[in-house]
Amino acid sequence: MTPPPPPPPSPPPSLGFVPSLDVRGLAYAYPDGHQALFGVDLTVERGERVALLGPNGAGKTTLALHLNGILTAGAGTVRVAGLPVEPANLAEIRRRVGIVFQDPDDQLFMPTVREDVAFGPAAAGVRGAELEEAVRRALRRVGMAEYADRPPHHLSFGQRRRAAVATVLVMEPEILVLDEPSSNLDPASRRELADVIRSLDVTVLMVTHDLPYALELCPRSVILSDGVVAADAPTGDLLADEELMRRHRLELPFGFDPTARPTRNPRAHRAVAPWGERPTPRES
Ligand SMILES: Nc1ncnc2c1ncn2[C@@H]1O[C@H](COP(=O)(O)OP(=O)(O)OP(=O)(O)O)[C@@H](O)[C@H]1O
Repeated sequence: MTPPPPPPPSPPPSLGFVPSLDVRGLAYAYPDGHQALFGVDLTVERGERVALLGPNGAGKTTLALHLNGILTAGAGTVRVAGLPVEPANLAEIRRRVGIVFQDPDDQLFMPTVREDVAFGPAAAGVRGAELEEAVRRALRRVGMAEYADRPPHHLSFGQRRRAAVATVLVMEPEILVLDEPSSNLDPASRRELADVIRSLDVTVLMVTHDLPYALELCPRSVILSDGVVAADAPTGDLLADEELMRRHRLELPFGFDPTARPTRNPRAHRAVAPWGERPTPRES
């Protein structure tokens, strides 16, 4: 009798098709008992740019803080590139997931921009010419090379935001989580940061109330509302769904038409900023 054929080999555990982020049934209550998340499911594939939308208090920041283990899931699982977010994996997870906080001053605390950007890799043991080159590269990526020797507190808010992005990019993360990246930026700085984000070859999860920015940068959006995922669809479809938007307290800027195709001509694009002044008023 011939023996049965051996089973096919299992696929390698991590290569290729593992999503960047995989959140299953995530629930979380703060220590005071306030339940902020009630079973969130979210998968983000490698290289996707996804906007996380929702009204104040929906749980967006709470979800973001689970992605590199700043908060620990009360129930459910969070996986980053296949790795469960748990104490044994935190060093690796934090190398892979870079979070840019809303307030750049939370990330800039050294005497110069250069030292702030060097801080993470130096703590990871990078030294000498390799460290210098990594810092230079990160600052170049955000257009801040000439500010390397300035004290962060002498920079404008927009420059500090870009420096904060550099402190994260220098670690070469696979996943960039941006919390309100466009807040407090003037139109030119907002545009420049969009260009930086678009140029990066990473997975992006962008928490934002800036719906035109979400449409411009993220093909897909997820609405979080009262601690659950209320919608997950192409950004243009979500923003055009007036009933859905109303239900979740999401409002477009006056005169902004999410169905109007943005032009790809960068000079023409600049000419229509700021968004609220586009000459395409919608019937409401
Ligand atoms: N440290 C905390 N202790 C207790 N409750 C908290 C804490 N931080 C946030 N919360 C509560 O958890 C819920 C979700 O807050 P979270 O900051 O995640 O919302 P958000 O969607 O990011 O809101 P926003 O758009 O205003 O930034 C809110 O009801 C908030 O009051």
